[in-house]
Amino acid sequence: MTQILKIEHVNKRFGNFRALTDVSFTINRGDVYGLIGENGAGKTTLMRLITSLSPLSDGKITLLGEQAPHYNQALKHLGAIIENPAAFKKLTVLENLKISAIQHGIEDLSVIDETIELVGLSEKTKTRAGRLSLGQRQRLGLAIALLAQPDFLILDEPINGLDPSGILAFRKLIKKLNQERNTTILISSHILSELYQVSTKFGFISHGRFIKEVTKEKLDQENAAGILIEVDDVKKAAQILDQRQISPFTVLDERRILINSLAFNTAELNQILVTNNLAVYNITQQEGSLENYYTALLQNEGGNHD
Ligand SMILES: Nc1ncnc2c1ncn2[C@@H]1O[C@H](COP(=O)(O)OP(=O)(O)OP(=O)(O)O)[C@@H](O)[C@H]1O
Repeated sequence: MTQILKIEHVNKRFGNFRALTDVSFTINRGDVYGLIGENGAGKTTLMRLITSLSPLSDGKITLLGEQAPHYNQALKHLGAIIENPAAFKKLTVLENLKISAIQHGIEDLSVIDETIELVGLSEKTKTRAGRLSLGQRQRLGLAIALLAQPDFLILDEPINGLDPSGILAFRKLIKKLNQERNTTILISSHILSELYQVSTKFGFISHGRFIKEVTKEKLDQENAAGILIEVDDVKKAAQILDQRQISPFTVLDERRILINSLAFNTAELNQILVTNNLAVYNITQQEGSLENYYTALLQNEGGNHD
């Protein structure tokens, strides 16, 4: 498996503030790597380090065989949207893409039309970037990032501002790029249901620390469908479940437990808990979700950071 990006013991400080602490992980060719973390976790900071927009405090980043920030060829094979997509506001969509093509040394300009079509901006080629809607600006940013047909694409919150049809189109586009062009993708989003749809692997970052990596396959196993119970006293409920050998289960937070099986009868479970003097607010069968997984992960992590 070819390694596209290797992050080794990376630290980033802003003055006394540690934005990233000892972050290490690897992205291999063909991965769609979903990066998940709360506001301020360090996702954008990490992406800025990878693209050498910002210097490392220490550690090592190897991108396409070259070490940051001394890239020679690596950036030519990289497309990125970080924070706000870069476009000249006074220039039209077409002009922006022409400039970008020149910057990338692209001679065959037919790639511009192809890319415009790919991101669904055909109706807006003559519109100035400053007059595009938020979602259309996202699409233009994506077009600019895709123009040089990069091997590796870094997308920071690319779904922000997209309408439902835009989100659907984006999902198809990511799958197409990954499956047909073998583009490797690092993507962050707070819309976990969408991230789940497109990613093949997930990396979780919290308070500047890389806390877990899981493949989609493994996540699906660990995060199987189950029965979600909401009670007033999870500790007591967990003891009762243990005594009754109702397992496996996960305590998600101070009110919720997920029994990782659908084999139990919810009415009987309710009866058991109520007769043990627990207030049961809710018992529902549910499909596993990335959101639940993330919540449980943070719960387990609770108190582990500074
Ligand atoms: N230039 C800077 N100077 C000082 N602190 C910074 C700077 N850039 C980022 N930070 C801090 O580093 C932390 C990580 O920020 P970052 O933008 O990487 O988070 P994020 O995970 O992308 O969050 P979000 O999901 O909100 O976009 C934050 O606490 C932020 O305030």
